[in-house]
Amino acid sequence: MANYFNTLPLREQLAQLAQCEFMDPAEFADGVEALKGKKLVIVGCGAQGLNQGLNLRDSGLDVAYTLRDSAISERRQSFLNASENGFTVGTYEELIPTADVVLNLTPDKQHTAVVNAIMPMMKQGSTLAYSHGFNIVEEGMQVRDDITVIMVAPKCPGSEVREEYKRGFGVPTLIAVHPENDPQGHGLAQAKAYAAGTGGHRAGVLKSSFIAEVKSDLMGEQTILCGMLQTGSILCFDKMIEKGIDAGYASKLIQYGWEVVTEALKYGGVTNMLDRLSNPAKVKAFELSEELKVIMRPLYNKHQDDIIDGTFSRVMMEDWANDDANLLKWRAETAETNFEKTPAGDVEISEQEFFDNGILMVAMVKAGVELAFETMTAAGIIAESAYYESLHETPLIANTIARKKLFEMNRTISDTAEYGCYLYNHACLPLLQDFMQNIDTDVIGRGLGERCNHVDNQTLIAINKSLREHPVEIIGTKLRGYMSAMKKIV
Ligand SMILES: NC(=O)C1=CN([C@@H]2O[C@H](COP(=O)(O)OP(=O)(O)OC[C@H]3O[C@@H](n4cnc5c(N)ncnc54)[C@H](OP(=O)(O)O)[C@@H]3O)[C@@H](O)[C@H]2O)C=CC1
Ligand SMILES: CC(=O)[C@](C)(O)C(=O)O
Ligand SMILES: [Mg+2]
Ligand SMILES: [Mg+2]
Repeated sequence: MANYFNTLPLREQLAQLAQCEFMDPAEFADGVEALKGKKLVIVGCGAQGLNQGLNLRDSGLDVAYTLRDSAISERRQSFLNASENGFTVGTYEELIPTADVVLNLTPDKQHTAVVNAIMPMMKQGSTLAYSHGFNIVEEGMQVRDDITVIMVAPKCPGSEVREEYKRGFGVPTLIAVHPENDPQGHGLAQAKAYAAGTGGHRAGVLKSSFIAEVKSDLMGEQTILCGMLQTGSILCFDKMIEKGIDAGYASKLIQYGWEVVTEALKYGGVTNMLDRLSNPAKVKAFELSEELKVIMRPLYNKHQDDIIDGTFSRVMMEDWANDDANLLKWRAETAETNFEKTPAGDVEISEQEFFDNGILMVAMVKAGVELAFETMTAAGIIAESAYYESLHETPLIANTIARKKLFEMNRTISDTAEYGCYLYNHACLPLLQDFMQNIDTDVIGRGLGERCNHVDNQTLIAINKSLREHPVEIIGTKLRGYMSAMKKIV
C-alpha cells in the first residue's frame, strides 16, 4: 500500500483539501433514520468506541461490539467497557457477518491489520466507517468495491463526545465518503445519520473529505490542541517553581487554568479570552503572544509540511514497527516531569485569578490557536475546518488536563495524537528557552498587581482591532452562532 494522498495529482490534492461545506441543521431533519434497523458493530471499545456507542444507542440505534479474542478471554478493559454498559460483545466471526455498518474504532496503527481481518467477513454491500482517515489517506488501504467507506470524525476527545451529548449538545464533526467506495450512493446519508446519532449535528457538521480531515486533524492535535498545552504546562510550572511560587499553587493554576481560560474561547473566541484580562494584562498578553508567534511559526509550518508530504506518517509508522518504542519512552518521560509529579494544592483560586495570574497561559493559547489556524488555511484547509480543529477543540482538550493533568490528556487522545504531541513538545521546549528567560511571575503566578494600571489608548485600540479582525474570530463568530445549544462547563 502507498500513501493515497501522494498518488493524487496536485489538482486533486488541492480539491480534496478544500472539501469543506458547513451543513445546514435542516439537512439532519431525518436524524438517524438512514441507520434505523441496521446493525452497527463497533470494533474496539476505547476512547471513541465506548463513547460513540453510548451516544448511538441513546439515539435509538442497534449497537454491538466486536473485540479481538484476547480482549474477551482476558476480560480486558475494552471488554468491561462494553459488557458493563450492557452491550452485546462478540468475536469477529460472531458479529462481523451480521453487521450492516462496521465502525472501526481501533487505534490507527492497528487499522490495516484489523481491516484485513474483518473485510473477508463483511457482508456484501455493507459499510465500513472510520473516525479518522489515516488508514485510507496515509496508508492507502484498499477496501472491497462493494463496501461503502465513510468517515464520521468528532473534533473532540472521546470522553467529551459523551459529556457534551449528555449535556444535550454535541461536538463539531467532520463527515466524508471515500470517493473510491460509494457503490450504492448512500454513503452520505449513512454518514449524516451516524453524525446525528453521536449528537454532532447539534454543534456543527462539515461535509469534508478523508484527506481534509486527516491533514487538519494531525496538525491541530500535534500543535495547539495537545503539543502547545503540554509544552505550556511544563514551561509555566517550571518557571513558577524557579521563581519561588508555591508548588501546589503552581500545579493547580496550570491543571485547571487551561480549562478556565479556554472556556472563554468557547463562548467568545480569542477576543473574549483576552477581554477577561485587565487592560494592562491584555496588552501584556498580546505582546507575549506576538513574540511567541514569531518564534513558533517555523515549527508550525514544519509540522504542517511534514503532515502534507507524509513525512510525519512515515516516521510514526517506523515507531509502530518498532513496538511503539518512542511513544512509550516519551510517555514515561512525561510522567516524570515536575508538573505531572506535583499534585494540585488545596488552595482556592477564583475564576478571575486564573486569568490575572495566567497571562502567559492566555498568550500561549492565543498564539497557538492563531498559528494553527493560519498554518492550516495556508495549506489549503478551509476556515471552518481549521476553526473546529484549533479554537473550538482546545477547551475540550483542556477539560482532560483539568481531570488528571497531561496523563489524562495523553490517555484520552489517540496514540496518533499523543505521538505527534511529543514530537512538538520536544521541539518547542528548546525553542522557547530564550523567551522563557525573560518571563517573571508578573505574567505567570502572581499577576501584574496594582502597580501597573496605565494603558495607552492608541495601543489598546490597535490591539482590540487586531483581535477582532483575525480570520479565526470572523469564522468563529459565524460558527458559534449555530451553537445555540452549547452548555457551560465551568
Ligand atoms: N481518542 C480520541 O479522542 C479520538 C480518536 N479518533 C480516532 O478514533 C479511532 C480510535 O481511537 P481511540 O478511541 O483513541 O482508540 P483507543 O486506543 O482508545 O481504543 C482502541 C480500542 O481498540 C482495541 N484494539 C487495540 N488494538 C486492536 C487490534 N489490533 N484489534 C482489535 N482491536 C484492537 C482496544 O481494545 P483491546 O486492546 O483490549 O483489544 C480498544 O478497545 C482512531 O482512528 C482515532 O484516530 C478520532 C477522534 C478523537
Ligand atoms: C481528540 C482528537 O480530536 C484527536 C486529538 O485528534 C485525537 O485524539 O486523535
Ligand atoms: Mg482530532
Ligand atoms: Mg486525531
